[in-house]
Amino acid sequence: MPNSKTVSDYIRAIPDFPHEGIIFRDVTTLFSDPRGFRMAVDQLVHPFVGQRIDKVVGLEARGFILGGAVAHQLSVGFVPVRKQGKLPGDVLSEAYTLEYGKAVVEIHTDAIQPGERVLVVDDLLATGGTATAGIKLIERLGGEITGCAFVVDLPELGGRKRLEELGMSVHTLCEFDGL
Ligand SMILES: O=P(O)(O)OC[C@H]1O[C@H](OP(=O)(O)OP(=O)(O)O)[C@H](O)[C@@H]1O
Ligand SMILES: Nc1ncnc2[nH]cnc12
Repeated sequence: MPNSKTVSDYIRAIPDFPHEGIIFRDVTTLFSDPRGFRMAVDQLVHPFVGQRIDKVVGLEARGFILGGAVAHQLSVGFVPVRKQGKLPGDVLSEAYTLEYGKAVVEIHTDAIQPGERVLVVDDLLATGGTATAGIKLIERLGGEITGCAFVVDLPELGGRKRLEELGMSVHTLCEFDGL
């Protein structure tokens, strides 16, 4: 039977998580559906096929699930950007704020070589704080960012504009209005 559903149809909204007033866009329902998950990964990869990409960087934690699948599809390596204290080797760190909190992310210093072309992948773009921190880490290692790919954009929070002002090419699959 043909599948008329789009990626956004697989994503559920959970009000007041993790704080009152936040509508949490839950992608676990997308990941758990074989057609939904394949559709999302195929659409994330599509604009980058034929471009030079040496590494995919996934942002913890949901970016690991998508980024791993995207890296596999592009036949390139995967690099995690992790929350502070999780990576065992030498790291660079960046502090940032996101829609509902503050955190520090890290990358292994030997994960990306100068001049390597990198695709950044995460599930969702809200304020762009997390992605900006990841981009800074990659650029501090001398990586060059080919693009940033997300399943969900929350345009009212301004993340796309923020990344585009940094010169990034931003690819998203669906948008939700309302914070
Ligand atoms: O654009 P921003 O305002 O930075 O928000 C987006 C980030 O927030 C979520 O991650 P979260 O920090 O909740 O981490 P998790 O994936 O480990 O749950 C989401 O997966 C993005 O990484
Ligand atoms: N509204 C939201 N839903 C899911 N993840 C998020 N990360 C930041 N804002 C979010």
